[in-house]
Amino acid sequence: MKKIRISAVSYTNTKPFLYGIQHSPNILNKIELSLDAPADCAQKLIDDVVDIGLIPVAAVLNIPHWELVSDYCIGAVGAVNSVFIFSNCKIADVKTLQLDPQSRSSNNLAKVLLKNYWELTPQLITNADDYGKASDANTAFVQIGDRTFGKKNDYAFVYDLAEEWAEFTGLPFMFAGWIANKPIPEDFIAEFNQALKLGLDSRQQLFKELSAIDNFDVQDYLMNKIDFNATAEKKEAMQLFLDYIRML
Ligand SMILES: C=C(O[C@@H]1C=C(C(=O)O)C=C[C@H]1O)C(=O)O
Repeated sequence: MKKIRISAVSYTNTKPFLYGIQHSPNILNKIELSLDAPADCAQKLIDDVVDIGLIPVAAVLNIPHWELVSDYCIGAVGAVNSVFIFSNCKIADVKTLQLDPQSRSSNNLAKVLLKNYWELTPQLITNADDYGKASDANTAFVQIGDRTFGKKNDYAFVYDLAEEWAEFTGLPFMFAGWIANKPIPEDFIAEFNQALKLGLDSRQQLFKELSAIDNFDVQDYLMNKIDFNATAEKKEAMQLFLDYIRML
C-alpha cells in the first residue's frame, strides 16, 4: 500500500505527538514522516509533497481542498509561552516589526492584533537580514517555537500572542492543526488519532527523555501551556482568525 506522507513540526511542542507515533508500530508502517519548520510544513502540503501536515492554520487559505483530520492540535488557552513579540519598547512605540520566517500563523496573528486590538501600523519586515537582533530601540520581532525558550527576561517588553488574542476575543487559539489536502481513509485517521492520544497520555514517560532547558519549564509548557485539544471553541477561534486574516 502507498505510504501516507506526513510533515510534522520540528519543535518541542510536537514531541508528545512524535512519541505516540514512534510507539505505534501499526502507524509507523504506513507513513513517511518528515520534521520541518511550520512554514515548510505548510509549503509541503500546498505543493502536495505530503498528504497530511501539522500546519499553521493561517496557511489553509492557500489550499484549495483542506480538512482537519484530528481532534488534536497545537493550541493554547491563554498564554502559550512560546509565541512572542520581543521588544525593547512598548508595542505602541514599535516602528518596525520583523516577522518570523518560520511562522505563518503567528505572523498573521501579530498583524491581526496590530490592526484590530492595538490599532497600530508599524512597518512589517519579512526575511529581515538582521532578524531577531532587535538592535534598534524601536525594532521588535515576532518569534515562535524553541528559539524563544528562556528569552523572556532578555527584553523590556514581551507580548505573548496567545494571551493577547485571549484578551482581545475571549477565545483560545489554534496555531497549527493536523490538516490533509485530500481525502484520507477513515481507518487510517482513527489509528493516527489513537497514536497522537497515546503520545499525550505518555507525557510523563517523555519527560524522562527530555533534557532540561535553562530558564524554561518544559514540563509546564507541555502540560499546561500548549493545549493539544482541537475543541469546538478552538475551531471557532480558527474561523474567526481566518476571517480577520481575509480582512487584512
Ligand atoms: C505555539 C507554537 O505554535 C506554532 C506556531 C506556528 C506559526 O506561527 O505558524 C505554527 C506551528 C506551531 O509550532 C510555537 O511554535 O511556539
